[in-house]
Amino acid sequence: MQRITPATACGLFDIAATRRIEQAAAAALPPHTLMQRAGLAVARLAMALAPHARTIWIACGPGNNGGDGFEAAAQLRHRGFLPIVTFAGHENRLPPDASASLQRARDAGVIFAPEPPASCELAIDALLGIGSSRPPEKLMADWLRRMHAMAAPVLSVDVPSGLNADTGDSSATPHPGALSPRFCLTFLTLKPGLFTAQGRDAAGTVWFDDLGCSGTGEAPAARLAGAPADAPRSHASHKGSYGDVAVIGGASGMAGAALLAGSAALHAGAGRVFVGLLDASAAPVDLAQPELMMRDARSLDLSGMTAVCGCGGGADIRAVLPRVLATAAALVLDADALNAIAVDGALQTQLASRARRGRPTVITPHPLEAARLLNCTATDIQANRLVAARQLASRYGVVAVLKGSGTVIAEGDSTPPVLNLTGNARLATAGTGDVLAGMIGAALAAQRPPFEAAREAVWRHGHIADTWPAGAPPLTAGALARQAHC
Ligand SMILES: NC(=O)C1=CN([C@@H]2O[C@H](COP(=O)(O)OP(=O)(O)OC[C@H]3O[C@@H](n4cnc5c(N)ncnc54)[C@H](OP(=O)(O)O)[C@@H]3O)[C@@H](O)[C@H]2O)[C@@H](O)CC1
Ligand SMILES: Nc1ncnc2c1ncn2[C@@H]1O[C@H](COP(=O)(O)OP(=O)(O)O)[C@@H](O)[C@H]1O
Ligand SMILES: [K+]
Repeated sequence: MQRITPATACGLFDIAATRRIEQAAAAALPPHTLMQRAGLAVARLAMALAPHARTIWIACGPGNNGGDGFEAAAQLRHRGFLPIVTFAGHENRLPPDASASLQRARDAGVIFAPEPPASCELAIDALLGIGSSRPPEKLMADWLRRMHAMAAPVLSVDVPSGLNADTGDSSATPHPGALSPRFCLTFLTLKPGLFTAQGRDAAGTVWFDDLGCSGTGEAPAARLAGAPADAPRSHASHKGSYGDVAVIGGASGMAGAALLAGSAALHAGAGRVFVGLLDASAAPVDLAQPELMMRDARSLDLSGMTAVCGCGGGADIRAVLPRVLATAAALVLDADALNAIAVDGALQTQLASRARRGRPTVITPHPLEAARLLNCTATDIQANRLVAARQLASRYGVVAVLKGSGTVIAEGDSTPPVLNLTGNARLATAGTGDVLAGMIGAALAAQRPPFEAAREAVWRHGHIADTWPAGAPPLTAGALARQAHC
């Protein structure tokens, strides 16, 4: 059993692949082995989470996920615990493995109750796993509501009930804000839905058990990003070794966004950072950061530079985009640059042609910006973030960074997208996206390949928020930018 952390780098498999892996594993083992292993793993984690529990409530559903719950109940009872099982299903319609585990729970003397206990020290959600086919309703929905209203920790078996294991969408099954700690023990494969959209809130801390079935010929649907390696600087390097970043943005009243991106690029290690402001009346120097070289956006020669374009750009960014798209050696497109491209076919053609000319481009939309680029709604984007990121990447010939909880980084169709596990809601404050754009710009300027530049910067950006001291003042975008070297 392994706890998944932001440093974990491994493959994620969708439901279809998981089913194939399960079938192959089951065929190679004596009947019922996998469920016995799954139930034992749940019991072990339950005992570790609540070693002194007097009452453990196990809510079991109508399929094999419920079977895992029965099996866990039997194992807990054998170890002196008093699990109380509630069953939302029909005994005569249970699949064979689950039916066998129901019998084992009965034989072990497990208590079956018609109603959940009024309180417990641990609740185990074994209602629905990868076979969830529609939103839970009636009894199941009521039990889930009660479970999530309790102060006790919740341990989800395989997948939080009602969460789509492929996409992380659980819009029809609210998993209300984390009142109590959440855990999820998932089997055979790690599923992408546990780590993006509503998945991170619903699952909480994820544990993985391969049930002794390691190794698979299946192709992953995505991968966890894992921590980037340190990149020590050689003694013989100089500022030219780390490249030039030019931030283009900061229309009237929005210079701050461009300055934040510039500050982030600077602190992330760019050799030189220019800030080309669209607001011609802006101050000629940023006294708080005199390292930033202020220029007029229209005068910068971008042919040897990495441009970070769009931060605070407003409608004015449209006028400079044709030249930026045509000349920037490498490019990060954010915010208003993306909004301008979304409604302009000529700019879209220019963007797509950059890939043909071997000029790397990274785009960093949040879900609404992504929706504009794909001509759909933000709800559509959130319903399948992996697919959306892939579509953005292939349609525009770019590396796409789809921001939000469980940021997705995608490029083309040949590489599985990467899901990033650093970051938290401390980043939900204005300007943090500008900082990310600047950090990616610095990595591109240092000649990192674009997919790696994006993956590493996204990881570090989130890591700063994760390691922000609990008692410290709230994280601001300015403070985030100053930590961009971490
Ligand atoms: N077999 C093995 O060896 C192993 C299996 N393992 C475990 O099995 C799990 C997969 O089991 P599973 O395929 O039986 O699916 P599961 O998630 O239990 O749900 C299917 C049942 O729920 C029903 N149903 C669906 N939605 C519903 C709703 N909203 N409200 C009400 N009912 C709903 C659905 O009914 P139907 O849609 O057919 O009408 C069907 O009856 C997997 O996640 C893992 O925990 C592991 O132990 C590894 C070894
Ligand atoms: N709840 C959250 N969990 C993880 N990351 C978040 C969360 N909220 C925001 N972020 C991150 O913060 C950044 C916000 O970017 P963006 O929405 O463009 O903001 P802004 O335009 O204000 O700079 C993104 O990198 C996003 O992934
Ligand atoms: K479950």
